[in-house]
Amino acid sequence: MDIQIRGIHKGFGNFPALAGVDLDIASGELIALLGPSGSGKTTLLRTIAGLEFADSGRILFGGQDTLGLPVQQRRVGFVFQHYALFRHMTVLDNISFGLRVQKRSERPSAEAIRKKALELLDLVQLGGLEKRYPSQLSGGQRQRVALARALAIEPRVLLLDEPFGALDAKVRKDLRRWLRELHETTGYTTIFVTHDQEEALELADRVVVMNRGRIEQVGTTDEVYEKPATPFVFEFLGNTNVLPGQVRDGKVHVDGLIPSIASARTQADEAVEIYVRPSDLRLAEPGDPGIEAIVSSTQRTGPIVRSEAIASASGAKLEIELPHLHRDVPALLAGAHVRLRLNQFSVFPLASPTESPAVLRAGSTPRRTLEDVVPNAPAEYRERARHG
Ligand SMILES: Nc1ncnc2c1ncn2[C@@H]1O[C@H](COP(=O)(O)OP(=O)(O)OP(=O)(O)O)[C@@H](O)[C@H]1O
Repeated sequence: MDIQIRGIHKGFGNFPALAGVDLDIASGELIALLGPSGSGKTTLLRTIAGLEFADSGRILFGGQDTLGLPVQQRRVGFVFQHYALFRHMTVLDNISFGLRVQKRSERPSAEAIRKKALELLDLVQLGGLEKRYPSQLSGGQRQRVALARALAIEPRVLLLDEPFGALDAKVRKDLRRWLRELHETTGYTTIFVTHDQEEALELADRVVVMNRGRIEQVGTTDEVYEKPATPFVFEFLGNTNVLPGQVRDGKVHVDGLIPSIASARTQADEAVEIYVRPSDLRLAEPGDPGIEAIVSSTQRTGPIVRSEAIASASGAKLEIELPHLHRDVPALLAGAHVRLRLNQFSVFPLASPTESPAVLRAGSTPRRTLEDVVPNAPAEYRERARHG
């Protein structure tokens, strides 16, 4: 199922949570919505699901406008960070819940539901645990049951909101790999929200970087990392050094160094900023141009050596990152004068004053709850959903 998102605006009071979002998602794609807290990721996900109404704009599923399409008919599968399973139900009952509450005319037979739930349990690699209760499972296992439950209704779209956010780093990593494999098996169009760059870059076919209710860049993991469209994307995806520069005669000058021809983004003779990652700074070869700097400190953390240096001309603080066995390491002693070359960098025009976000119509629609997705949920669950 492909999804088209067109000009979505959504405000809460006067606050623009989504300030004009356009996005095309191809059928079968695994898309990550990545951005800092408050950038609008969850609001966008909930709007796609039909749990939130946009103030303006359209969302199409397979070319069909979803406006007026009730949540149940959108056939979206959901997994949330704290999507608690029904405590008093076994794993099998949890997974088959979505099918058991379907309209009588659409509901498969009890035997067919059981068979399907057991198949899904195998798919999420929990075969044999069908009689357990959620309290008898680990956090990672619980999230896999939640995923099986979302898959049971054969969703046209699978939406995951920080599905592994509450789990420890190791489990999280395993589940990531596992989710990628599962996606290749099922081929469902999947959108997941994360604020973890590593998770987004490792899992997704394409990453959507969001900031203040807008999309800053959409691209493959290589595109957003290697060719960040904006300073925000550059900074959000990793550690960043910023050096003042100047474009003169089509060339970038930074701290007396001319690293390359100016990128197409810059115009002649303007002030720019050079963004470079700590891992892209190395010692210049003797005789080659380099930024003069004085090392202020060097520290080893496991396999990585991190140095700080001050650029002599501009006084900019620079972080340098090297594998601890790198040949440059011995020269990076505190107090040493070094010359640095830039392996890779981005040039951005000097930041213009931030545009004030568009004033949006106040969102007067009530925020819908998870109960809208599972209308017959047991009281215990409704209680929990109400209190988050
Ligand atoms: N029901 C609501 N009422 C008022 N403001 C809201 C509501 N829901 C979200 N917001 C605001 O909209 C903005 C976007 O929120 P959203 O949850 O989409 O961000 P997010 O990128 O998912 O953040 P996080 O990573 O912290 O979950 C935030 O500033 C948030 O405070």
